[in-house]
Amino acid sequence: MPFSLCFWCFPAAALGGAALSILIVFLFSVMSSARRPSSHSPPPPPGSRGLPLIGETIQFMAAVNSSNGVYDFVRIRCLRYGRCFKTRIFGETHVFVSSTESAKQILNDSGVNYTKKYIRSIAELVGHRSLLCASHLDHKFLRSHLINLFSTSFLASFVTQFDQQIVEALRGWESGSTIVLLNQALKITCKAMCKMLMSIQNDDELELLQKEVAHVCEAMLAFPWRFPGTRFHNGLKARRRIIKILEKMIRERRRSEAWHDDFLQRLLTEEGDDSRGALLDVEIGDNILTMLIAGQDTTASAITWMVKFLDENPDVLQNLKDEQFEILNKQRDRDRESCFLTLEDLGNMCYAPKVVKESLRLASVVPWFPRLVLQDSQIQGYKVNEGWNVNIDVRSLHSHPSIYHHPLIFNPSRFDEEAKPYSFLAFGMGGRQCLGMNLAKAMMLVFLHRLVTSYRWKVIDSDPSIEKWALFSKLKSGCPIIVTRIES
Ligand code: HEM
Repeated sequence: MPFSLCFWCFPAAALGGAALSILIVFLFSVMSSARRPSSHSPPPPPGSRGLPLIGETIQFMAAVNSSNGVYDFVRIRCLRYGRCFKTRIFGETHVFVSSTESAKQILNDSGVNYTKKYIRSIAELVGHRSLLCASHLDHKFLRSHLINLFSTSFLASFVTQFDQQIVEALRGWESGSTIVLLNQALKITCKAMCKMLMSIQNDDELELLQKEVAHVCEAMLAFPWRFPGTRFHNGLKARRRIIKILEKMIRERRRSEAWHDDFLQRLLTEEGDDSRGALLDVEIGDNILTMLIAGQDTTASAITWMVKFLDENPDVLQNLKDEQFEILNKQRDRDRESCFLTLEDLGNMCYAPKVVKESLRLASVVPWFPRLVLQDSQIQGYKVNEGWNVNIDVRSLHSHPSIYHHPLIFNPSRFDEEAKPYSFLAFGMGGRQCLGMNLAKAMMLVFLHRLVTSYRWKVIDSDPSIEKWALFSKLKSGCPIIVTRIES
């Protein structure tokens, strides 16, 4: 009997066991599928879509208006939900992502799944024919014309001209005086950009344009309210005034025979080698304004951050000085007639470009890049829907310990080794990469060279608060420094 029991019981027990196993597996799969959608349908990213209609717009605007800067809105949610989350701002769903894989996926896309898209206020301020807001096809056309302007021969002549401007500007700094670095850097970059773009050199005209561009930049994150007195309304008015100045210049240039060595002249006289020919006047206007906005504030802010980081890291500063004095001496030995830097001199710098790169990484002046999702797709294992906005959170990428060892430490030597693909994105990557990247790097190097070989300095206000309403992260204090001239 024990045998027969066993004999009969074994298959019965086996059957019972199998049934039980199937039941457990079934229940487990039902339970886990309730928790996790099947592989065919990835879940949406975590995050809060906030209140009906307004979403999290109030929290976003609070960050825009806080001394932690607008990026704080993203930083807090990144800590709460991880490296891919969603939110709702200005009536639209925004997803923020920060991995090298997702950056590659989005930045490599040729306009099939994603296209660039700024919030409406920005699009109106830079103009609909701007490279920043044009549709994929229009962008290709505009970029193909504008990219020609940034040739190596242009860069070579720009470097020497810019060096002359810096030497002149720094000569005006009295030893022992206090300099608000951001203000000075803005003046310098505005002058360089205005000369390069349209040969404006008159101080009054430069001051006026700098103010107008500042109004436009301040309006970029504002509510798109058009009531007189609002930030957005003031920004739009400033845009109109700049465009009027440009239209007048274009009319005069078309009437005159005189040749000016600048971008405006080259855009007005080019033939165009495609079916659409040369740029229309309205396209020239919107894109000169775009380059003014894209180049001035960004480069000035990056220079300011770089000087602050150097002040906080005396060892790095010493290494840099050693290299730069060597370059200065070589350059003096070489040529006693023209003592201005050349593109070749910049090419001979080894440590300074790493200082520039590390400053751009740590400051992440452009903290995220916006794109529009053109068709449902999957990013970082989450589903993103057509019509959503997806933002590459570059600041988070630049400060992730899995990508950068001790990411909060300012260490230019980390770039002795090649950075991992898509891990350094200060200027973006792919078809939308910054057009002025080499120009900006050259301006930072020239400024750095002249500053460290002409002055010692001390930052006298280390308040890290960020300027409110600033699209590009910049120090509220403007980074005041006391300078002492180095006697050569
Ligand atoms: C340190 C200074 C600068 C930084 C950090 C910077 C960064 C960037 C970034 C991140 C983008 C967008 C990438 C994207 O959305 O994928 C961009 C685009 C652009 N930048 Fe810069 N930029 C700087 C200086 C300049 C300068 C000096 C110019 C001069 C003309 C310039 C002109 C442009 C233009 C025209 C675009 C639009 C490119 C396109 O959409 O095809 N930038 N920049």
